[in-house]
Amino acid sequence: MKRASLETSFPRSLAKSATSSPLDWSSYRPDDTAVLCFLRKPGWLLLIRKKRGLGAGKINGPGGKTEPGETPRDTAIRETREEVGLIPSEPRHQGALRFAFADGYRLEVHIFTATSWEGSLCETDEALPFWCPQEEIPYTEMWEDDILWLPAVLEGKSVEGEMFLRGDSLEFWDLRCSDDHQVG
Ligand SMILES: Nc1nc2c([nH]c(=O)n2[C@H]2C[C@H](O)[C@@H](COP(=O)(O)OP(=O)(O)OP(=O)(O)O)O2)c(=O)[nH]1
Repeated sequence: MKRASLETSFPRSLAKSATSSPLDWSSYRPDDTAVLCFLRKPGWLLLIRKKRGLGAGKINGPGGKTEPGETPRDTAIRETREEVGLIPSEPRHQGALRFAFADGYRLEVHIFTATSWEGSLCETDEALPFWCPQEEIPYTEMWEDDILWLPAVLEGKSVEGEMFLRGDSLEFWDLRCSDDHQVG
């Protein structure tokens, strides 16, 4: 796969933190797998105010943890339906991010986007959805790392990376992106 640095989207300094990694990622094994699924229409992105679970109160894309027997793509479809009432058609895999939290929890998150769907948008117990202009994404109300990789995803790139968070603070990151899409 052809690799490019995030320099295509960002200054090089944002692709990798200046600090050294607090853990050896070669032995990384996630405790859980989760997904994010960003629905898109020209100039707009579907975001949610998340009501519960990890990241409650933040703005994010629909998503959640994978259940036994599901592929990440199955999870993207199920979680989007459960959280906002829309069923994405053919969600496109645009990479995976490996998170490690200071308390030891490790979560691998697969990123999907979709440009078509069925169903009716609705608020649920889990999420308050809203269409956001792509130029006005409220990064200050999102996970601290999102501003590093979401713009590349919205440019159509595939992202991969490792992130270490202490509470809500991003302490280490190493991100790569590619113009090619992996099928997940
Ligand atoms: N945008 C963004 N999303 C993140 C980050 N870290 C992180 O876990 N997430 C997402 C991935 C998942 O969609 C979600 C965590 O899963 P969840 O707690 O919603 O899982 P769930 O719906 O299955 O909830 P639960 O039943 O397990 O409580 O948060 C991050 O740094 N940025």
